Parts: sequence; structure tokens; C-alpha cells
Amino acid sequence: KESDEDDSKVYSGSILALGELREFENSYMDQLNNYIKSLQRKVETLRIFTDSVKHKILESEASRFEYVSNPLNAFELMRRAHEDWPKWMTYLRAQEKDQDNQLSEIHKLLKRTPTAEDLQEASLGMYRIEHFYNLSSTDMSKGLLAGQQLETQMCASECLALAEYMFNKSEYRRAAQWYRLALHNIKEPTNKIALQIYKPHREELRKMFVISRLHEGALDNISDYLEEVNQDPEIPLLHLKPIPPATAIERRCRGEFPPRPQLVCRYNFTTTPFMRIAPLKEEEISKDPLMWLYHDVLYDSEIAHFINLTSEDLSQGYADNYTAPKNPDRVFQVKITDDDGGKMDKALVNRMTDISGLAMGNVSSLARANYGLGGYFQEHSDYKDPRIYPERISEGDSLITFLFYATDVPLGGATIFPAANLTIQPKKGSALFWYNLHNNWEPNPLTRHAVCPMIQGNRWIFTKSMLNYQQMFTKPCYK
Ligand SMILES: O=C(O)CCC(=O)C(=O)O
Ligand SMILES: [Fe+2]
Repeated sequence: KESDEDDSKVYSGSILALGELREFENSYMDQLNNYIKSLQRKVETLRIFTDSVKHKILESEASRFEYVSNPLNAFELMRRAHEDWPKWMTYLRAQEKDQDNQLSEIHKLLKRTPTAEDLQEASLGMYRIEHFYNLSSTDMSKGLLAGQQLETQMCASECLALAEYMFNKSEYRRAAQWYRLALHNIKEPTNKIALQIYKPHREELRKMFVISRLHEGALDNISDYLEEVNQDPEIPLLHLKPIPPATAIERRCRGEFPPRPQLVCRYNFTTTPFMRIAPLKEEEISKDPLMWLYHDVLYDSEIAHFINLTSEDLSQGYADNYTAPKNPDRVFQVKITDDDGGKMDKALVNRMTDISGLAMGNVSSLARANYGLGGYFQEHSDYKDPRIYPERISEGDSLITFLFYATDVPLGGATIFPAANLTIQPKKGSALFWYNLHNNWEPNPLTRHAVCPMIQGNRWIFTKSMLNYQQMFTKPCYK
């Protein structure tokens, strides 16, 4: 599907698109500032006229007669009224047209503003960050994310948007916290119009806090809830229902499991003749599934080339492109190309051959993916689930996966293999390579994997799978 007709594509779906939204805001602000400037010029011009007519308003008839009894005054008035007033009128009309044009330019920009769905998707991303990493809403609103202090804080409007999102999601405990944070962060605008635009109404927020609390609590506790609503958001809420225990994936994303034992680290000189000249730093990650991590296998120039895309180039990637059937969850935004797309593609394919010793023919396409706000890829396998795809044997299945990390990811965004007890944090330039299938081409469920929600960073990966039947003559049998 062409990306420009992909109406489910949202700004929040990739950092690339979000960057374009930021650029878009520049144009919006430019237009608005031009509008302000031209208003100012207009005011200054009109002041020239009003300043030139400095005389005071003459209330009484007698005083007016006295004024025009002076022939110089009378003549000046006559000339001005006849010659100048219509000219100023013409000026005002022209300005009005000019102003209309400016407004319609601003109006045009509005066509590209994020949709309600986009805001929902962004809220889901924020929800994931809060929920997966078990953050307190208060910390989050202060920019303290999983131990990392960002320089940014959240304002009342953003707290309110999240409160409403959580409320609609029936996440009433979180909703209550966010309503209280919105209340706490309100800065009363002094200007009437601003008050209308930045809507937070104290009374409404207080009500919604109590309603959220009642959704998960008893009416008998209402006096506590009424007290809580005025408290500092740092003070914990009372009478909370126990939270369901974290899932294995959530715990792994929080880093609750011990780091993997380092198996073997060495230079690989041997897979192909090329490697004797340019050995790769190889780290054996696991024996089951067979998995290696190679360091510094991508040049910075290659990475720059591969991610030199605009969001027009990307289409929305969903979980069901892989093995979760009919799952419409957005995962990332992706550009898929065939290997013969250019010299660089070929270079990358050759590198995969060097590393794996497998013939990486024109088998599966190369995918370049960019994650978005709170971007998350739920657990899946790269092989086809035989229960869902009985035809997988005849059609071939994904024997191996190559996963290139094109960027460092400071916070969140680990690739995890829950069943195999493995966590890999992306490191710019490294490549993860694993076998999805056993020697007999049966799927290895230990290769099921997920990507923890992104917290901070711009996560780019390149990935390519290879089908098993192409490898009959090259694939060595691993014990
Ligand atoms: O981004 C990652 O770390 C994994 C991507 C992935 O699992 C896939 O594309 O199938
Ligand atoms: Fe995958």
C-alpha cells in the first residue's frame, strides 16, 4: 500500500514523522508570526493618521463653532475629510483582503494537523511507558522517566489529555492521578480567550477525580477522596485495589531479570573467506536458540544512507505482518525494499552472507523500521506459526533473522526473548543473528521475541529474514 494513501499512518508512529510534525509546527509558527507582524504594521500605519489628527474631541456646539471659525482649521478639516478619509478606507479594505489571504494560508496548514486518532496513539504510547515501566504519574509529569531526568515537564493540558485517555480506557486509578496532576499544574491564564482555549476548569477536574476514584472504590470512602483531591499529587491515594502482577514481558522490560551470562566473545575469521581479511567482533549470545551478536558491522555512512528517508517513504507497520493474525496494532513505520534496490542494499546482503555463511539471495526483502512514541512490538515469532500456516513447509519459512541496530537507544526499546531469558539493548552498528528453526526445520518457540516500549530515543532497525528452502546446500547442520 502506498504510504501517501495510508490514512492510518500517524505522526506518533515514528520518530521520523514526529520530527516532521515538529518542522510543521515551525511553519505554523512562522505564519502566525507573519500575521502578527502585519497586524503590527497596520496598527503603526493607522497611528500615523490618528496621531496627525491630534485635536481633542469638542463636545459642545459652541466650542466646535469656535474651532471652525479659524479659517486654517476649517480648511484643514475640509481637505482632510475630502481627501484622506476615503484613502484610509481603501487602505483598510486592502488590508482586510491581505489578512484573509494570510488566514487561508494558516487554514491550509490545519489540514495536516494530527487527527484525534493520532492523539490516541500518542496517549497509548505514554500509557505504555507509564504502565510497562511501572512509573508514577507524578514522576512522569516531572520528566523523571525510569531513573532518567529529562529537562521537560508536563503542563496541565497534557495531564488532562492523559487523564481522559486513561478514564476512557477504564484505568481509573491512573486517570485519578492524572486529573489531580492536571489540577495541580493549572496556571490560570489571565486572558479571557486563553482561558477558553486552555480549558482546564478546576471544578471539572475535581469532579472527574472523584468520579474516577468512585469507579474503583466505595461510596463510604468519599470523604477520603474529597480530601485527596486537594492534596499534593505526591501523596499516595488510599483504598487502592491490588494491581495485577506484572507479566513476564513487563518484568523483563523493567530489567528485573539477571543479565545474560557472557558466553564467548571472539573475532570471527572463518565463516567466509572475506572474514579472514575483515574479521567481525562476534559475541555468542545463546546456544538455544542459536544466536550471535556482532559488533560494529555497519558503517556510520551506511546507516546515514539507509535512514535518509522522509516519512512519505514509510508505511505503517502492523503486528500482523508477522505472525499475530489480524492484529491491527501499530508497531513502527517501515520501508521495505528488494535487495537489488541499490549498491548499498547489496553491500548489506553481502555482509549477512559473510556473517552467516548462508546464501542471502533475493529472498525476503530488507525492512528498515523506525519506532514511534512509546513504540512497542508485542511478542511474536518470525517463523510462521504452523497452527496458523499449515502450508509453511511447502512455502518455506524464515530460517534465520538478521536484526541490525542502526541507532543507540538510551531508554527502553530492548529486544527481548522471554522464553530464552535474553535481553538485548540496541547498540548502533551491531547485528543480532539467530536461527528461528531447528535443524529439522521445526520452529523453535524459544525464538519468540518482543520489543519493549520505547522511552527515549530514535530507534531504527534493519531486518531481513531468509527462507529455509533456499539454504539446502549451504546451511551447515548445527548440533
Ligand atoms: O526491532 C526489533 O528489535 C525487532 C523487530 C522484529 O522483531 C521484527 O521486525 O520482526
Ligand atoms: Fe521479529
